[in-house]
Amino acid sequence: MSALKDLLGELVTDVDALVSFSPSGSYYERARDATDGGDVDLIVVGAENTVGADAFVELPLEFAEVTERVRFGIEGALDNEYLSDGDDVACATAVFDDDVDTVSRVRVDAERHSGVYDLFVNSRADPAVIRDVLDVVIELGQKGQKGKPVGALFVVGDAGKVMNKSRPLSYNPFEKSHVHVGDPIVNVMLKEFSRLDGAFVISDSGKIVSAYRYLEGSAEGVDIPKGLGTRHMAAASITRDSSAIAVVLSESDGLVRAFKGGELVLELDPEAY
Ligand SMILES: Nc1ncnc2c1ncn2[C@@H]1O[C@H](COP(=O)(O)OP(=O)(O)OP(=O)(O)O)[C@@H](O)[C@H]1O
Ligand SMILES: [Mn+2]
Repeated sequence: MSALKDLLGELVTDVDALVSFSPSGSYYERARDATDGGDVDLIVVGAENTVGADAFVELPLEFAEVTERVRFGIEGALDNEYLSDGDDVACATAVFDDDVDTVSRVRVDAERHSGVYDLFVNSRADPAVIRDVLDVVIELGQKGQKGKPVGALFVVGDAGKVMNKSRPLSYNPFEKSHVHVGDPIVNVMLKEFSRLDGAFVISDSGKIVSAYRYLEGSAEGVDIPKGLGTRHMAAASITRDSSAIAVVLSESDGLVRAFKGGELVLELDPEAY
């Protein structure tokens, strides 16, 4: 038994921090006792700081994939200066159930920064709006339009500039309406209109500004993974030409992708949610 403890214990030897994901109250207390007075920092990542941790990173969405969840937590901890480049951290997560069952050892590398934390926290749009858009898009990816796969493109934030760099493909059904993403009725409308060509434009505060927009951002120098088509290129381009972010559901591979500053920063499989 002690040989096994040694073997697996190597995972947490000499770490600089323990990053605890959505801990229960009792787990947090044990983690605090275990790190108290030592040189291991304790950082909590979760939807809410229910345990009252000093070092806390808010998780805007329960990333189904542990790698994404861990990446978000680490990039958030870096941004808040709870961690620094080169730190070794142990991340304790619950993957199969509600209790911690998985520990990953990760070296913090500030260079290999995916931008997923920035996407939510350092965008013009409200993080809650970005989360609401991702929720609608994930749901659309799971169910499709009347069972058929559908593609969609949402541009979020900096709407004035986005409107200037795009043009209408048809009459805007949201003209003069004051509706917001996140409202269940509006989400039904968005899913209904996703059959239409072009992009949705959403303001910083979540107001639906327009559907049916043809984006005209410049693709020059925009580098996105090979195989992605014009919808993804248009999404990436507009985020380089403005402070908006873009969320795309691909009709062909069913994945949800987010772009910021002309780059792909997040890729999710809706079926995992
Ligand atoms: N500049 C643009 N602005 C807004 N929408 C666009 C633009 N270019 C293409 N689209 C939309 O993307 C749709 C799909 O185009 P295309 O197949 O080339 O993209 P894609 O990136 O391969 O997306 P998918 O993975 O969904 O097939 C078009 O029917 C159109 O509605
Ligand atoms: Mn395509």
